[in-house]
Amino acid sequence: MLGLFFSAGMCSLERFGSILVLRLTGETEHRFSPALCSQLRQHIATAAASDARALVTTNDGKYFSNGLDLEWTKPEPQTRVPYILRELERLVLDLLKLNMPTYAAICGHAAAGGLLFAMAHDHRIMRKDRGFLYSAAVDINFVLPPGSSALLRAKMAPKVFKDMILQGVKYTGIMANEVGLVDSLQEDSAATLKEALDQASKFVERPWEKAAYAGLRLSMYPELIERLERESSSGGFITV
Ligand SMILES: CCCCCCCCCCCCC/C=C/C(=O)SCCNC(=O)CCNC(=O)[C@H](O)C(C)(C)COP(=O)(O)OP(=O)(O)OC[C@H]1O[C@@H](n2cnc3c(N)ncnc32)[C@H](O)[C@@H]1OP(=O)(O)O
Repeated sequence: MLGLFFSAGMCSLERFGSILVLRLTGETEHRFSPALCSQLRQHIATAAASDARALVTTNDGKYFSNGLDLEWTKPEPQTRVPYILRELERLVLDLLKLNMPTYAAICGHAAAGGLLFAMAHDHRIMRKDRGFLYSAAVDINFVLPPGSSALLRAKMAPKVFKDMILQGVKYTGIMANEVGLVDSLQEDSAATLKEALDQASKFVERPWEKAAYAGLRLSMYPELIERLERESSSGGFITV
């Protein structure tokens, strides 16, 4: 069944059978602004309330997401940076709590907050020829919000985490696959999305229950969830 649930300008949610495709739309950097975070959270809430059984997140253009919309923070960085960080961590928490498997079909750069968003998915499929997984932290003199740091630490080997954050290594798809940051590589964007859909369509046929799947994921990262819950309900983490 093909059905376009929502298209709110910056992202869309479309259904293919039991699978929902959340798409970061347009040839932009898909920077996390309050509006984009809000739309993505609405789509994830729609997914959670639906009878769908998998979510695939992908992107148009050459950026999965290039991170926070720092332009938006410029007028009042002291208040806006913590605010948008908290919105991003709330979005990430929604993903971690979602009652279905999540697949990131990474068809471009996933930098800083975009890296966090990609790593918050259960599975990652990436193009081999375009796009970096890159934290940008050391290059933009930002410290890691504790919740974000905890998520990255939970999702990658210690040496990769160190190289990613302190060396600012830009992991191509091939490099990312070698160190386990992604689960598989594909030739181009179409093949990347197709592989994610193929993996999801196989898994949705198994008899797992949605609430149990969500509980299983939460049981994998109890400390992370607790920290993100605490941080995203606070006034936001001051980084500047
Ligand atoms: C509190 C903040 C913490 C910040 C640190 C975050 C750490 C992460 C976890 C925490 C997250 C929460 C907090 C989030 C904060 C933020 O998000 S703040 C915002 C930060 N964002 C950024 O600083 C943006 C970073 N992005 C970039 O520096 C660049 O966009 C890029 C990713 C390096 C891509 O470069 P760009 O010029 O934009 O794009 P391209 O032209 O496509 O690529 C450049 C060249 O690279 C070649 N290339 C592309 N892909 C590949 C590949 N796979 N293999 C080989 N080569 C590739 C491409 O062809 C280009 O080459 P040339 O044409 O020869 O230049």
